[in-house]
Amino acid sequence: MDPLLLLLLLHGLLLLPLAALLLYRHSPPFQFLCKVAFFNCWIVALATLLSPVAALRGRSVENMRLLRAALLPLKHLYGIRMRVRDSELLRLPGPFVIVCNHQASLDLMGMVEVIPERCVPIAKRELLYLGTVGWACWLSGIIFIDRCRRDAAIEVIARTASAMRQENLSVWVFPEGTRNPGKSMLPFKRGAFHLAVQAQVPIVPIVISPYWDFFSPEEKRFTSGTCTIRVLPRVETLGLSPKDVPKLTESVRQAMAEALAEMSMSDHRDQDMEQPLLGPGEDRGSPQGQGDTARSRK
Ligand SMILES: CCCCCCCC/C=C\CCCCCCCC(=O)SCCNC(=O)CCNC(=O)[C@H](O)C(C)(C)COP(=O)(O)OP(=O)(O)OC[C@H]1O[C@@H](n2cnc3c(N)ncnc32)[C@H](O)[C@@H]1OP(=O)(O)O
Ligand SMILES: CCCCCCCCCCCCCC(=O)OC[C@@H](O)COP(=O)(O)O
Repeated sequence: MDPLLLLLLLHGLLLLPLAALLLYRHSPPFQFLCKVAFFNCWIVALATLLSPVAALRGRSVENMRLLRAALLPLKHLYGIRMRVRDSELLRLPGPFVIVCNHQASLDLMGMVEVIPERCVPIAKRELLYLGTVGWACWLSGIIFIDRCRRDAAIEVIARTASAMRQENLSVWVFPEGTRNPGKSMLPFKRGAFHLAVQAQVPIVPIVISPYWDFFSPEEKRFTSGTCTIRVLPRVETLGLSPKDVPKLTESVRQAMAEALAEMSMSDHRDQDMEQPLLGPGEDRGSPQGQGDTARSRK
């Protein structure tokens, strides 16, 4: 090959990372893409690294600790400050069902921030087929349901209800049943509430504040920011029967919707925001507000 051409090619190769770096710093959509890709790569990498360790123990809720440890560093990498309100409401003597709003995959960061000991999420069956990620989830005792087959899902819930009492197991459910980036919550599926009534355990609602300040897939924006997680008072189900489930579902949803609306109003941006390790965050000096949350300071 012509040495001159080779030299040019080498220069080109050296310039490529530089160009990517420049693009990352100056193009929010490119930054969004990189950050989302990194999020998924992190999960695949950690699942691949830790699954063999988890496999030594076999399928067990104890592996949820590994899963937590794997996901906890993400908030530092992304410069997302987590504020947890009323976490003491999660300290209950027995098992319970947590219901939480579901905006995006980012919820995993909030989930590992507050998820108590001996608690497993319910997840869609599709996650099982994500290679080592599915394997890691299975090893951690995550409960899978097939959302397209209601009878099978109801059967899994019934088995989970007895396991909850026998094994002192709590369960985390996203009752919207799917990710919802919208400003209000979707109608709730009833599985979580049937589960709590069947097991006769309390329901603890958790609300994660909207991500608009720092994360918007539509606008391809992903900066640093603050996320608030609020634990609401538990709702008892002792003595309730299946016929009470619709009312129970509605009242819990109402309480969560009110908390969400309240949290959407308050300003989540803080002066002492954490600096992301993954490069530039948001322009803190910028006067024009991003997202459409009210900027009233408390
Ligand atoms: C080891 C180291 C590793 C390191 C690496 C880290 C890797 C980590 C990676 C990843 C971590 C994991 C992350 C997990 C997060 C995943 C999140 C998700 O996947 S969210 C999607 C799944 N969640 C749900 O779908 C909610 C639960 N679903 C339900 O509750 C539904 O109710 C369901 C599926 C059971 C049925 O859905 P329907 O669409 O038919 O809707 P309906 O309105 O609820 O029910 C219809 C009728 O059935 C009755 N029904 C529902 N459930 C019942 C039940 N259990 N018993 C009796 N009747 C029931 C209801 O009462 C209703 O009947 P009437 O209208 O009242 O007459
Ligand atoms: C073989 C490699 C594949 C790469 C996979 C990347 C791993 C990412 C795993 C992230 C788990 C996120 C959990 C989550 O948030 O699931 C979404 C469901 O709750 C709702 O699903 P949907 O909105 O109804 O599609």
